[in-house]
Amino acid sequence: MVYSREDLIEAVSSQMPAKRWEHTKGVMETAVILANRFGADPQKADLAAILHDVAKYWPVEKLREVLEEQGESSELLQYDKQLWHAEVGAIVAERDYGVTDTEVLDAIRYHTSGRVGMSLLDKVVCLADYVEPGRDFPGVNNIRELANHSLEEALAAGFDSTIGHLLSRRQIIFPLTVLARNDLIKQLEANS
Ligand SMILES: Nc1ncnc2c1ncn2[C@@H]1O[C@H](COP(=O)(O)OP(=O)(O)O)[C@@H](O)[C@H]1O
Repeated sequence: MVYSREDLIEAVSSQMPAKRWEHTKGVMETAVILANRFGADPQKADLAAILHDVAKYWPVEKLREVLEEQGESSELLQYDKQLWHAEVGAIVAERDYGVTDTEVLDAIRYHTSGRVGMSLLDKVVCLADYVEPGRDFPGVNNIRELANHSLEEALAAGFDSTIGHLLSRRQIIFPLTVLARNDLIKQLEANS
């Protein structure tokens, strides 16, 4: 079955509580604004945003099953379960909803952790997840401010905030986020 945008919205929203769907709508709206601002494809940003949290409320065992079905066992399984929905979201977007665009699938896959060499679309979706209007965490307004002029400055500040939060709670950090953050800083230094 080929899903229209409306069908997709129906299928995704029915898998999460109303509050999380409100968050997703905020990410959709913000991702399109950021895509237009920074030169990414707004249709791809919209599609990735619709699907980014599709697996967020799946039972942990179902998430584990999907990750274990992957050829080599996913490194993610050794890290916090909160991270699993992003990778599973990309797998499900392709498998169940027929998304074939690897740029869109990667933007879903890396929307929580980031990665080294983030594409423009990865950055837009990840930043939209940080700053959509429903988000309220210490420092979010500073990130919104930075997002007015620099995608990389804003996203680096977003990752700093996540890493700082995890450090303050003595939680284990999935290292890809640290590498993603360092990579953004390098990009900023190279362009300064
Ligand atoms: N590198 C990381 N290591 C460990 N936990 C992380 C990492 N990055 C994000 N998280 C945690 O994952 C959770 C989900 O992140 P968030 O971006 O809010 O997800 P969502 O995709 O649902 O919007 C948060 O509790 C965050 O602290």
